[in-house]
Amino acid sequence: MPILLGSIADDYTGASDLANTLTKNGLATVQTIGIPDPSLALPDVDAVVVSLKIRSVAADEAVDAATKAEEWLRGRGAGHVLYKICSTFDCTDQGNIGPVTEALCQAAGGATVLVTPAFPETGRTVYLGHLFVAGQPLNESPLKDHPLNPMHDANLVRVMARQSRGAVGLIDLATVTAGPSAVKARLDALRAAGVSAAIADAIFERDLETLGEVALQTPVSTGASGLGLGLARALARSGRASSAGAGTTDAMRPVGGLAAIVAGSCSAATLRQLDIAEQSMPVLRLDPEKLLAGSDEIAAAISWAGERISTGPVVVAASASPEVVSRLQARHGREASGHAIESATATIASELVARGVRRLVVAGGETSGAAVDRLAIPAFLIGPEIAPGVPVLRTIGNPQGDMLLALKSGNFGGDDFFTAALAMMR
Ligand SMILES: Nc1ncnc2c1ncn2[C@@H]1O[C@H](COP(=O)(O)OP(=O)(O)O)[C@@H](O)[C@H]1O
Ligand SMILES: O=C(O)[C@@H](O)C(=O)COP(=O)(O)O
Repeated sequence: MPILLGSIADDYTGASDLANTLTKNGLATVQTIGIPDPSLALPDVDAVVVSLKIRSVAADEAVDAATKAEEWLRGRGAGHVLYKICSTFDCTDQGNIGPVTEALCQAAGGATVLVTPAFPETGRTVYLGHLFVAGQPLNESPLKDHPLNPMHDANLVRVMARQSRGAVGLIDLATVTAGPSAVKARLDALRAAGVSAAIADAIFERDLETLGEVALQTPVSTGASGLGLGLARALARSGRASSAGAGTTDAMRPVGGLAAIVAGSCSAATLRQLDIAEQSMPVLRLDPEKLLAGSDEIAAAISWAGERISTGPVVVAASASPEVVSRLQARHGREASGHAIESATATIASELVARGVRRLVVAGGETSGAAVDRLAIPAFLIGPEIAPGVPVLRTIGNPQGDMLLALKSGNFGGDDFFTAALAMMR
């Protein structure tokens, strides 16, 4: 069956967030890790989300991987491809939102690309091109302290222009409120003026429904789960979607086995969730300096977890406050610290799976990418939602056998997320 909607996600937590939104809004969806091997049996679905780990790599590498994924999705019938970015517009002045958006647009024959990270359900809104995170301008939100891509400018037209070759325009709220024809007319006018991408305002889900309807008439769009909601609802309204939530029942079958949580996110929400988890389960706080010094800290963590895991879930966390992260980065460099810690948490996750863990929660986008790659999991069915943006995932074609995972975006989830997740993963 040809797919209706294709998506390329720039990280794995973002991919599961989008797959959750598409499923909830009427599209049977599967999440793949990279372009799947032809031998992998995937269910018949309306939408495929190809997860890539390209948010923090060099722009040319990101463009190359995204272009190949676009080709693969078009080959499976996708009429529209959504480039799934973070709802907090995580990027640097070098990219990768601008370069990838422009490359995908070119591959699809042009047209001005509609871009919006709005995701009202998690408090991300865009007004006059400025992104607000739970009511705070992006540059005043906790994203100003992100370990890999600190965000210092809430004006997305400016942010996107710094990393794009073409001009960047705005579709303001007045136009969005006027409905799909007004948005389409504005997009056409921007295209005639040679503008390659347009940041669209959106505050409420109804704005995203308008934007989704217009985006669907174009080959490519760029956005977060909010735009996914708009696209999915437009497809469902058109009567083309097969059925809501296919895969969810299968995804809920219990897997048993041991349970663990591995955290590498330093986001404010994850730091709070770790404090709360400490009240109900053993939590090991890794020493980042020791992690960078060699493998002893990893071995000690595996042995600590091994002694406790048969009696209940354990948490292993590299996560630290912005001050601790800054000190480490000042000594070892931003990228080197991030990558070394991702590699360490991935090793810990895979060693825990080797010791019988079949229910695994990973906190952090890059952290999840490194762990899922290390486990060589090829794809996921989408299960029930634990918190907005975070579903239970069930592995497809996993070399370790069936597992349930939750890949939690650093900033998502309530304070009791970890216990809530494990309660749903049986
Ligand atoms: N104590 C620490 N010091 C510095 N960097 C850290 C520390 N703990 C984790 N990191 C790194 O911070 C980054 C967090 O990014 P990510 O996993 O995407 O989380 P989020 O979802 O919150 O963005 C990763 O590269 C991770 O390895
Ligand atoms: O759109 C979002 O906010 C998330 O889906 C997302 O992309 C999360 O990225 P991380 O915070 O790096 O996990």
